[in-house]
Amino acid sequence: MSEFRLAVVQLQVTSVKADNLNRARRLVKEAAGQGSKVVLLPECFNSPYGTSFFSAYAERIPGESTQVLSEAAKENKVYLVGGSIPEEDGGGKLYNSCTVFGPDGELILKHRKIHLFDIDVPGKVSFQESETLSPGSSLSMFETPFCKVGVGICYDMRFAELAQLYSRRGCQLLVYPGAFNMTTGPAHWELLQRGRALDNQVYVATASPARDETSSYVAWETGTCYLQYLADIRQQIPITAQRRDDLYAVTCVQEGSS
Ligand SMILES: O=C(O)CCC(=O)C(=O)O
Repeated sequence: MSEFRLAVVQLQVTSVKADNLNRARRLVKEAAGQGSKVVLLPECFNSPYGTSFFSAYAERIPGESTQVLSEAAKENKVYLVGGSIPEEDGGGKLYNSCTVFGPDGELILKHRKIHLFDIDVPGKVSFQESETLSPGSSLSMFETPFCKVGVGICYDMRFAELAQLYSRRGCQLLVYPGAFNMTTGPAHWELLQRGRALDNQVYVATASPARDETSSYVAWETGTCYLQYLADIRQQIPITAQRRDDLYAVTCVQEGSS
């Protein structure tokens, strides 16, 4: 199939988990009703984003939230990239984890955020995910009838090497559930996506929670991935074939598992 519709669901996230889950379920249905075959939810779609919330909202996988995702994928026959949730691994560790479900409702993969969001921009934004979360240690890719897809979460997008590895392993779409802030968002949100896409000649899709939590309006978007367009660009500007593998390489030193 040379093209398919992708929905980016920019849903409102509140402190009421049940509402977040119901909203996600409703919007996945709406997106599928409009022809989307792949649906992407934002980072921390079931919980407010913040280190003080993670342990209270954390769940085992499978658990309540991933059950809803599985059902939503199956009911609507879509590939559902379920944003992320705080995951509790049963041994006391917490992760920021994205689960992906197939149209049959089966869990395809779980991606634990590899790069934790620890930054300090004085007077603007300071965040230390590593205060409460542990990092994942796996690359995460899945096949669809349309193309192969690489998965990262938010800060993972800043690491060009990860996107390069995904691209070199055949991914034509990279998805990053995210939740940038009002400092780095305006500066880098779009730029990073375009950078990853341009360097690797792939599509890049991101989903963020809606900004205005009091608004009843929930913004979401769909777009079409034209795979022939990628093939054309790769033929016209053949950087893949021109790469000097004799001089440099991006390699994965540890596959890990998470
Ligand atoms: O990279 C950034 O500026 C934001 C990252 C972020 O918000 C996250 O990883 O959750």
